This record gives sequence, C-alpha cells and structure tokens, in this order.
Amino acid sequence: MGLTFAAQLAERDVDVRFEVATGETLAVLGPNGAGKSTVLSLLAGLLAPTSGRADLEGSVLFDVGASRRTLTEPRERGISLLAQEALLFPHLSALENVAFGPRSRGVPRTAARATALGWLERVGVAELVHRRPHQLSGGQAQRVALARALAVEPSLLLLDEPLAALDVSITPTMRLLLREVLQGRTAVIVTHDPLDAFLLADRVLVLEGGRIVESGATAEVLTRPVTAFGARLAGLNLVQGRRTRTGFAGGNGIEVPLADRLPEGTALVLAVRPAAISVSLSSHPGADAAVVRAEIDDVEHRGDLVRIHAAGLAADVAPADAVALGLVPGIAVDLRIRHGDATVYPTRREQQDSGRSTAGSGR
Ligand SMILES: Nc1ncnc2c1ncn2[C@@H]1O[C@H](COP(=O)(O)OP(=O)(O)OP(=O)(O)O)[C@@H](O)[C@H]1O
Repeated sequence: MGLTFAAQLAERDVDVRFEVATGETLAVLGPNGAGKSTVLSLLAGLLAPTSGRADLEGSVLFDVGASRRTLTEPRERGISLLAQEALLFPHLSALENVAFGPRSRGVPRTAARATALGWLERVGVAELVHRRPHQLSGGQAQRVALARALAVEPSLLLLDEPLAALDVSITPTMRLLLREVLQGRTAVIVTHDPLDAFLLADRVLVLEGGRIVESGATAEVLTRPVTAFGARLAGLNLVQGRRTRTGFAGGNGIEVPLADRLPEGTALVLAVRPAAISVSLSSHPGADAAVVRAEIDDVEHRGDLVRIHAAGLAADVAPADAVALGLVPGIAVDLRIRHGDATVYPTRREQQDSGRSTAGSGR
C-alpha cells in the first residue's frame, strides 16, 4: 500500500503525483522555489490542496475535488516531521519531549517514558534525558527531535533538510544515524544535497517549477541524469572497495582509515564530492589525506569550473588553476582527498546482511 499522492495547489502552481512503497525512502530534490516544502506541507496537513487525493496505508490523508473535501487532521495522519531546526518544547526535558507524543495518544506515563528512553538510547543520547533543549548542542537537539518523531511509530516520516542547520563537523555521523533509522521505514526526505539522496534514499524525484522533471531509482538517476540536478547527483564520486584491517581500500588505490567495527572484507562504498578533491602536479601524502597518482583522461569545461577526470574520479578545479598547472589529458597528477571529506558506508546489501551496523565516516 504505502503512500499514493496526487495534488494540485493552484496559488503556488504546484502539480505533483508520486507513490512511495511501504519501507521505501524517497528523496525530493530541486532548486529553490521548486515546490519541495509545499509537498511536505500538503502531506503533513499544514496546507490544503486545490484538488487531489493522498492515501497512506489505506487511510485518506486528503481527498479534495469539485464536490468533495476530506482533510484529515494533521495529528490523525500517522505522519511525523523532522524539520531543519529541532523545534523541541523549551520547558520540557529531552525525555519529556520524546514521551509527549505517546502520552498525547493515551499511552500511560510510565510506558511513554520507557518508550522515550528506548528511542533516546537508539539515537545515542540516553545520557541527556534530563537536559532541557537550551542545554543541548544543535546535533544533540536534532537527535532528540529524531527520537521524538519516531516515538509515535509514524506510518510516514517526513524529513525537511534534516542536516542543513547542523555544523558540518557532525553531519557525517548524523547522516549515518539517519541511514540506519530509515532502513525499512516509509519516508520522504527533502534535501539540497546529492550525498543525502544517495545515502538515504531508494528513489529520487526532482522538482522544478512545481512539476516533476525527473524520477527513478537513485542509482538510475545517478547514471542517466536528464536534468541539472540529476547531473549534480551523477557528479558525486563513488568508489567501490572493501574493509581492510585498518579501514577502506578502494579499487583505484584510495585508502582511508576507519573507526567502525565492521568485519574485514565487508563491501564498502566511498563517496566524495568533486569539489573536495584537490589536484596538483605532485604532493606529499601526509597523515590526513589519501593521494592517488593518475593520468588525466579528460578535461571538461563547466562554466565557472573545470572538471578533471582521472582514475575513475572527477575533481573540480578553478579555471585559473587548470591553466596555471597546465591540466590537459595525458599528464600525470596527484588527486588528494582529505580523510574528513570522504564518507564511507557499507553497500545496502551488506548493511541488510549485517543488521544495524554502520560504518564510521572517514573522520
Ligand atoms: N507561504 C507562501 N505563500 C505563498 N507562496 C509561497 C509560500 N511559500 C512558498 N510559496 C511559493 O510556492 C512555490 C513553491 O515553493 P516551496 O517553498 O514549496 O519551494 P521549495 O522547493 O521548498 O524551495 P526552497 O528550497 O527554497 O525551500 C514557489 O513559487 C514559492 O514562491
């Protein structure tokens, strides 16, 4: 059953229809003003469509037409929303914030607290149960907000740019936590970040001007992009490799130390943005970076940057640097990736096989 959604909202010129199977995560991408937040608001019941119908696991969320107008109350929809900001109740402790949902659905206090504690443990902040929101860091507050969203066992979890407001130093671990809790959960995530889409979503939908311009399995959109956003997705470097005794070893010689406890031999994928790979004629390896020496296969001019292809990787450099270094096909260069810029995670199959274990990021 899952989710079926079809809605028009005339005043915002939005007309979108899609389905999400039970247990599947859909990423909604698109430029500013594309209609992503509008879709989430329609689902959550914060906006009513001009016309359309949505069903979640056989229950009507809305059904609006010429002669009918059913709008299920937001709190009756079985939907939780994780927003950019944690939006916790300031006067309640972390535990009370998470217990609030079950309590307001009639669960007795002790049982609601036990549920809340279980979720706070699951998201890694059990020791912070008695803190008030102002005593939590941004990342801790977002973990509490995630526990709160999940404690009501929603049929659908909505995530609106859940990592956007966090310090970049904590987004990798938060992203891996989301990846873990989204396994087998029906979810729609709005994001600007192709890495989120790739790591968290089974399918991707690209909106532009209130219409769907591209959709498909994440891997498909990655390999056959038809829009600028799809191309941004496709630009992400993905390197297949394995867990060695010390970390990740990729087919093209990239090695990154890891702090996870995954067994040796686990199939892993390393993701790194083209902008995070620096290109030089020669460099010193250093302790905090992986360096791959390779001949340039291709040089692509892309407006305000130049994309270098070598060793199966794409690296973006400023045009002035490309000229100064004389970057042309055939010359040998060092591609340098700081360990902290690489995200390493098990392939989906490995993750399912090994239960809930996740790789640490490359930091
Ligand atoms: N509160 C509002 N009132 C009227 N129009 C709005 C409102 N919010 C958004 N819009 C319009 O609706 C359309 C879709 O906007 P929406 O906020 O859904 O886009 P978005 O993809 O979420 O953008 P962003 O990435 O900037 O958050 C845009 O034309 C926008 O100008």
